[in-house]
Amino acid sequence: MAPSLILQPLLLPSPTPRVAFSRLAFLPSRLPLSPRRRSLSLLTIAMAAPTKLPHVLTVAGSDSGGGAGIQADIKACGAMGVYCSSVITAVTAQNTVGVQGVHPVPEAFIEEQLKSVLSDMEVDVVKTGMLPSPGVIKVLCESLKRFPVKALVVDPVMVSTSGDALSAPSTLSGYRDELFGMADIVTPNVKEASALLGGMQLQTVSDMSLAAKSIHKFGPKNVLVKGGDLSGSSDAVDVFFDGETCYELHGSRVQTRNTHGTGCTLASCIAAELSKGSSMIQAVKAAKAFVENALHYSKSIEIGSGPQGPFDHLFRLKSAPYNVAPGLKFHPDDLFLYAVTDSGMNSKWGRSMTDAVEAAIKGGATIVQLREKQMETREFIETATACMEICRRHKIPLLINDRVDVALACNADGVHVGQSDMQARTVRALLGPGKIIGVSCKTTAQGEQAWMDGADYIGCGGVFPTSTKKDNTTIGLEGLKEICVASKLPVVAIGGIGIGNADLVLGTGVKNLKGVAVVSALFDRESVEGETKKLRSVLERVLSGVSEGAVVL
Ligand SMILES: Cc1ncc(COP(=O)(O)OP(=O)(O)O)c(N)n1
Ligand SMILES: Cc1ncsc1CCOP(=O)(O)O
Ligand SMILES: [Mg+2]
Repeated sequence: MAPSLILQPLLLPSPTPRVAFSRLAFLPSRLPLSPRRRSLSLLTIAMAAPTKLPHVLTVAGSDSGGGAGIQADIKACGAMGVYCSSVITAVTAQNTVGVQGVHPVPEAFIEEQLKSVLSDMEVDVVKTGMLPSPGVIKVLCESLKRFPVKALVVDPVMVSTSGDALSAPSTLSGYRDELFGMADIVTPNVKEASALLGGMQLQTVSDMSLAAKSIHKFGPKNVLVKGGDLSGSSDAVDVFFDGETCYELHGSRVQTRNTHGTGCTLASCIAAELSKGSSMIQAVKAAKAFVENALHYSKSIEIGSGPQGPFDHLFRLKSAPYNVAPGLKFHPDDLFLYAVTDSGMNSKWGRSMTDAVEAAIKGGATIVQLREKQMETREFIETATACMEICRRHKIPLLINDRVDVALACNADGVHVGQSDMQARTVRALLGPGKIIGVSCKTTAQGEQAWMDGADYIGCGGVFPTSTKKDNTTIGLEGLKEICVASKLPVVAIGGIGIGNADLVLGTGVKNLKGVAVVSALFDRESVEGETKKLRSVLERVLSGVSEGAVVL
């Protein structure tokens, strides 16, 4: 009792944001404001206007393995863009092998959790999973009568995918006699449907239709019998009955061991779609499509050693941000000879982008950037994917100019952005910690900001006049040196650099200057490989101190 007493004041109504904002809204009419301040105040109000988020409450058990139960429900709702609160009915110890233990939460405390959430948080839809005892079903029904919601989705979880019991057999009558009558949809799989119907055999899709109609008689508005476990069927057929019509919903059966939590996820997605205002059939179709996509995406994921693995609800675990190819972590020396492509120049000389990239690498380029201002998105992704294959083979990093979407799509090693492109800190948030980010800087302040934003290097220029980038101001060798001296990041010089002046650039000898980035001197030439070789030998001579132009500061 003691903890309840201490927590009780939290349940008292506190001033809601709505009240606070309406006070703000009152201000402009009472105080004389300048037009600018008035529009700012109105802007503040518009920005701060409270938004009612679609909200699903899941009442289910915790899965320590994270693949099913509460954990699956929260991830599924998050993936569908819906807020999800949770009332935990039991704590299970489970993994990909099976369920090792179940620890039910006391009914009185389930009731307390329900009251906390339902009394305060504007829940739209309640979704149920593991309800371990008839008492829990009773408590839930009472709570829903006291705090009604827009829809109730009941997933009658009885046995885990590994075959372990998750609710007492005595819950069957609780479902049939109490909860189903309040439900907008119930979603049994074939085993659960069979148990609910006293052991009826379900072997065909027409058996499933009969079962859906029989379960409908217990009172739910809609029934979805899931055929994922139906033996001998090549596709995944579910049967949906809305009280009038039986629909067969066909989907492809994904060959994977990672199916743990599909039932919980499907029901949560239905709840999430309903909370956004979808009709029931729309919600069911969207949920089925989501699960199929997630299973496809997660086919090859390996978590745990048991027969049933979890899948990735958020489509992130395999994606670019954390999937850094070994050996391609950024090193400042990678900037030594930086080849920046231009497909206009390449087509002028009759070669493909892939040929140009391969030739630059063979000539000695240490990093490649695809800088394509005109290319259509799909072609850009296809070209970048082909160039990635070449760069990976040679263990050379490949960056994409400006286009974070293209970099993500082809799992490039990084992105280069300028002062009017996406901010480096946003790029970092999108690409994750393992990718390379370069930022163009013409001032020391921009260099400092690039460092703050999490960039790996800065590109500095145009050092000399160039016709490759129109209207680009030239900073000269002095501007370059000033930025290099102040920069905490390694620097690559760019703009008008070629075999005739690269020694002057690298010969400044400033510590942070690690190399030169070059477009036309490599690609607006007949032989990319030959020009790259010549430039490389100029740079190497400077490094070894042989160049006449070298002035070491
Ligand atoms: C290595 C390197 N440095 C600078 C730039 C220029 O980037 P930005 O200023 O964004 O101009 P665009 O290349 O996008 O025209 C670069 N691309 N690479
Ligand atoms: C992209 C860019 N950014 C500053 S100058 C420049 C163009 C460099 O091209 P080139 O090497 O042909 O002078
Ligand atoms: Mg740019």
